Amino acid sequence: MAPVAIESPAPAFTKRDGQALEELSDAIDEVNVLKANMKNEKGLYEESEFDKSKDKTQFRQYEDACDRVKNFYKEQHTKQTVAYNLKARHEFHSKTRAEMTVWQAMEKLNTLIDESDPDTSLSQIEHLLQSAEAIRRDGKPRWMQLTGLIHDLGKLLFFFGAQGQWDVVGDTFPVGCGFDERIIYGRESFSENEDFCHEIYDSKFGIYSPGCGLDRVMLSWGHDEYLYHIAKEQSTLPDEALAMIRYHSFYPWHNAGAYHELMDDHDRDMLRAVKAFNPYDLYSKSDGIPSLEELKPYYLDLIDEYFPNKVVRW
Ligand SMILES: O[C@H]1[C@H](O)[C@@H](O)[C@H](O)[C@@H](O)[C@H]1O
Ligand SMILES: [Fe+2]
Ligand SMILES: [Fe+2]
Repeated sequence: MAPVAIESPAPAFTKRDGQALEELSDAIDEVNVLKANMKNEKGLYEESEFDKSKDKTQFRQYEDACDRVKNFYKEQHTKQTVAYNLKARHEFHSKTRAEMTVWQAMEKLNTLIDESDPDTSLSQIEHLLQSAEAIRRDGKPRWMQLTGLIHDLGKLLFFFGAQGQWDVVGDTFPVGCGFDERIIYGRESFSENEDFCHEIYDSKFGIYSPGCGLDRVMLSWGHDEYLYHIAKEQSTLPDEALAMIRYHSFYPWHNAGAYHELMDDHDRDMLRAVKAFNPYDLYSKSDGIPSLEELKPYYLDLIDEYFPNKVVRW
């Protein structure tokens, strides 16, 4: 008998195949998201122009700083207590201090000369433009350029009933847990703070717990924390930008490695962003002075992009 060719039937498409296909398409989606993120990250985390061009030993030389800076830190380290910080936050949330556009805020800030800063005697508007322009020159994302432009606008607090500059400018540090040696001028500088050697407030974790996340930690009150709340509520800036604003003065953490045991996973991501931002804040201080009138149209557009309500409640 001639053999009969048996045609094998087309394999049936089983439920398991369907699942596998779905998994594959999810995996492709994930790869695409990762690819897109990598594109952004490259912009954000790529080294800055200053990595090659600046002599970094010229900046933040606090031991050689003038008395103005030394006196500033003695006062700040004496007066930033847990009690003061609770009061400052309460006051902040209790009212709106002014209503104006971001550009008007920059102009208002212009008369302030920062007593804590050993590296610049320029006005704040010049410092803001220098930072933003350096970020722009390096081809970083537009939201980061805007972050450079506004990051110190919280210094407006000075005009809204601040007690001096000690509760507005300068590096920040946590209150409610031990003062770390890596804060400028070390622990000794806090000897007259009422929380110094306090049984709880000056112990390793104080009122916090390991890994609790920086969002739960009270950083000394000043321009970072103030602007963070305003930008969070009134702008569409991404988390990385908000972290750059909130932690840019927290040098003991982003620069010296202190307080890392308080971080959670989100903070670890944000630390990268804050570190990427820092060179533009610090090393642009010795750049040339940008022309306000020339740059104004570019930055007005940028502000509109991320602050949908032109008038900001300060
Ligand atoms: O003196 C400066 C200045 O007040 C900055 O605005 C602040 O971000 C720095 O941390 C500080 O060192
Ligand atoms: Fe600042
Ligand atoms: Fe700054």
